[in-house]
Amino acid sequence: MSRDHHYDAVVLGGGTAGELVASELARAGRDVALVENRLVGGESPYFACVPSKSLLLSARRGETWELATARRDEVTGHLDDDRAVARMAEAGVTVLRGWGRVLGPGRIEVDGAAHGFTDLVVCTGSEPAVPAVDGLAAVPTWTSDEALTVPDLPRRLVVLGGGPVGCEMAQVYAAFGSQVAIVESSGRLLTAEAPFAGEALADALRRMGVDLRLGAEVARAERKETGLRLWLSDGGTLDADRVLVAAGRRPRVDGLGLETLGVAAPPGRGLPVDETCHVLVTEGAPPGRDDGQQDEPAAAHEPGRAPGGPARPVGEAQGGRAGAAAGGVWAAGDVTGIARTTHAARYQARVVASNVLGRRRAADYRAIPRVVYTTPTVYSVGISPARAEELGMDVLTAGYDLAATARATVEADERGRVELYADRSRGLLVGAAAAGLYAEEWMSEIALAIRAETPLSLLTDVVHAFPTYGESIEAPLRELAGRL
Ligand SMILES: Cc1cc2nc3c(=O)[nH]c(=O)nc-3n(C[C@H](O)[C@H](O)[C@H](O)COP(=O)(O)OP(=O)(O)OC[C@H]3O[C@@H](n4cnc5c(N)ncnc54)[C@H](O)[C@@H]3O)c2cc1C
Ligand SMILES: NC(=O)c1ccc[n+]([C@@H]2O[C@H](COP(=O)([O-])OP(=O)(O)OC[C@H]3O[C@@H](n4cnc5c(N)ncnc54)[C@H](O)[C@@H]3O)[C@@H](O)[C@H]2O)c1
Repeated sequence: MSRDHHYDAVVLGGGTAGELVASELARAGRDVALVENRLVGGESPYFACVPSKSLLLSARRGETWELATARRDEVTGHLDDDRAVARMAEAGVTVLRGWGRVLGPGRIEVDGAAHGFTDLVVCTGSEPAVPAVDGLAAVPTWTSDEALTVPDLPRRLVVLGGGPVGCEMAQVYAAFGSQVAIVESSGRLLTAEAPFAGEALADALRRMGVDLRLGAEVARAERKETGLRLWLSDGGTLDADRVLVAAGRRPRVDGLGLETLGVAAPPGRGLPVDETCHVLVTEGAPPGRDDGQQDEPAAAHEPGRAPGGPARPVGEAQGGRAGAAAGGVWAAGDVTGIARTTHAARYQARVVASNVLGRRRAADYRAIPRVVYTTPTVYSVGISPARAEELGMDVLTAGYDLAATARATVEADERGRVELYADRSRGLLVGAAAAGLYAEEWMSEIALAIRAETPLSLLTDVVHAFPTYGESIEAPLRELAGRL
């Protein structure tokens, strides 16, 4: 494509969100460029969801490491994005390879060439956050990128962080024979979720021989003749061959030139967006959480406001739009710091595409599932008990052990539990969590119930097939209905 071409829309970042926005806009007849610096497709198919789920499945099937990594490399297409690029071409999207940097309203530079745009969609994703630990830079470390692409199986692996990435990776490497330890600074695994879920997973990992150091941080790291040594804040030490840093991710906002559009996103904080995924300029916003997660999506509860201050969509100042003529600046995916999953990125991408095409659509984040694909699977949706407490919401909890289902007997696997949370004042389900086999499949109806605000009286009338784990939600639903 020639230099200085003017596009209807430039999509910055060709991952899950970018690919989808670009193809939806191009299919609607817009002249669209997708700017990608690495692989078209982004993290999910090559470095994140797909390889990690492939390795977890191989581990469950008892395959060898060699077979598991061969399968992993097959499903990630050996990190070749030809098929993704062909999909873009077929949709009519121009792919511009290189780092994109906004030069000012309506102007972007990619690999030394300038281009014009009417709408800009920022889909630059997130990157691993590496904690400042004395000596860490001098010892062999991986992030999930390496852990999911290299052929090595370390003899001793320390995983720094017990969130979704740390727990999935710890289970993979422990299953294939590495001696694994997790160091997690909070007192439990999966701190964002209901305590029983993290405890169920901790129990499963301990049974596999994983050494859990909860409530401890790594204070110092040092390279040794063979491997490395970590000193922990609780006085303990760990010897290992490799450290896998899984201590969170931060939205990728640096070096994008967004300040030229008046967008100030402090490092580590997601781009604030309204409910239409229009990027907001926030006047006097306070520093955000440094883990990149928005405390509360601006869009979910307070349309038109970014957390911490009055806000307006970029470009609405002085009667004009900074994106150029009649365009705007939008964002979708991890860069917003909201929900941070592939399915949420896809959802926001559709919301953006619809709004750019002039069909107003507002995002609703109340029922985006969060799944950790370990054994047991941990599924959460809506509000967690801790979040309810933060919001001052009076929630009723009802739970059920999966062991009481006939399916558990049939599967000879009695581990797991489900909990449902209802807002007492509104008499509605607002959240749920489950730890158990296939929970990612049989809990989907709860996401629908929360999103559709289905009355409990109707939910208690739904019949589940026998023998399924899905039957486990019937008793807690009846209990909640009886207590409300
Ligand atoms: C180990 C791991 C496992 C995960 N597993 C799951 C899972 O099972 N299910 C799930 O739903 N989610 C999972 N996630 C989260 C999921 O991967 C992300 O939420 C998703 O990839 C976000 O998509 P995105 O489009 O926002 O960003 P990305 O996919 O990261 O795409 C952003 C793209 O932008 C490009 N880019 C950035 N800046 C520029 C620039 N200036 N110029 C050009 N290109 C640029 C990058 O190269 C990248 O390709 C996992 C994450 C990790 C780390
Ligand atoms: N299956 C999925 O959907 C899936 C899987 C993996 C990741 N993801 C996405 O990727 C995002 C990132 O996941 P993550 O697990 O890297 O991040 P996270 O923020 O969810 O968890 C990081 C953990 O590391 C701990 N930690 C931070 N600094 C530490 C330190 N110095 N010492 C010890 N512990 C420390 C934190 O307390 C936290 O528990 C998630 O929010 C999720 O959205 C999704």
